[in-house]
Amino acid sequence: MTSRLTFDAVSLAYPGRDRGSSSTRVLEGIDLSVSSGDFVVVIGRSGSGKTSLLNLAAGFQQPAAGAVLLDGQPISGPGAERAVVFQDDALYPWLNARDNIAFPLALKGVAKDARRKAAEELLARVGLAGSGDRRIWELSGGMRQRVGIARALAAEPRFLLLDEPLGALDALTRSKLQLFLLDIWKTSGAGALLITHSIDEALLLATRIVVLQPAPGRIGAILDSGFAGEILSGADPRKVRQSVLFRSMHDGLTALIHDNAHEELAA
Ligand SMILES: Nc1ncnc2c1ncn2[C@@H]1O[C@H](COP(=O)(O)OP(=O)(O)OP(=O)(O)O)[C@@H](O)[C@H]1O
Repeated sequence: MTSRLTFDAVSLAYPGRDRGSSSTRVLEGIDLSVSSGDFVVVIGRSGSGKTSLLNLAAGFQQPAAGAVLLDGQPISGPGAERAVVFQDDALYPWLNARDNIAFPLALKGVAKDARRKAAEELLARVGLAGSGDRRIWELSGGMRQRVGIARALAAEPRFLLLDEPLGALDALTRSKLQLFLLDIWKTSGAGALLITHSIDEALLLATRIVVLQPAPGRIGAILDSGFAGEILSGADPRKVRQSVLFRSMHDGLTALIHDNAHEELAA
């Protein structure tokens, strides 16, 4: 079933810190939709409201104006059909890898044997077959993120909400997990909404790139990107990065994100 996550004229404000102080408008006039099979990447400078946007989709926050909808219904809180993965893997240290993955199934009341079987399948799917008994502290950062993504997949979500999931990893692990994320997204059929600071990552993974401009966060540009499709069809990411189109889109995005920063500094 095709599903759609929609931001309809969404604004978000945080209350002022002191009593009586005015609120800070963080997002304004956001119109955006993410459907099953889309990989939407949101990029923008620090403080432009990327995490706030994802938090709205997750149902952690409510808009001050406009609506965030799932298949036409307002989102009133978190839900199993929208799985969230953070930069910090947020795994449960008292459980091993398998039980971390099975945790959402336990919440759903799935029986123990079925949970174990599903978790083993997910471990294999994320390249960690045989590692189910390992404790979280016995896993590398990249392995922990794989466990986090497997846990997110356990509830068969319709949307993957990914807040810089690869941000804390070394460059080589990050490149590997980018390909892994693409593969997971494609085979799951879910829609993905990913936040990143990396223009390179945005170009490699996205079907659509959304550039947020800050203060208040608003959409500065939306670009279609076809490199993820090329990579999924077997193209070598290193070659893709060297293509004229990739480089010119990289330059264009750099200018879009950073040029305004220079103007603000000069003002
Ligand atoms: N709970 C909060 N209360 C008040 N202000 C907040 C809160 N969370 C975020 N903000 C402010 O909202 C703005 C947007 O923050 P947000 O974290 O969404 O941006 P971001 O683009 O994800 O930033 P970064 O790239 O640094 O993670 C910032 O000015 C931030 O200080």
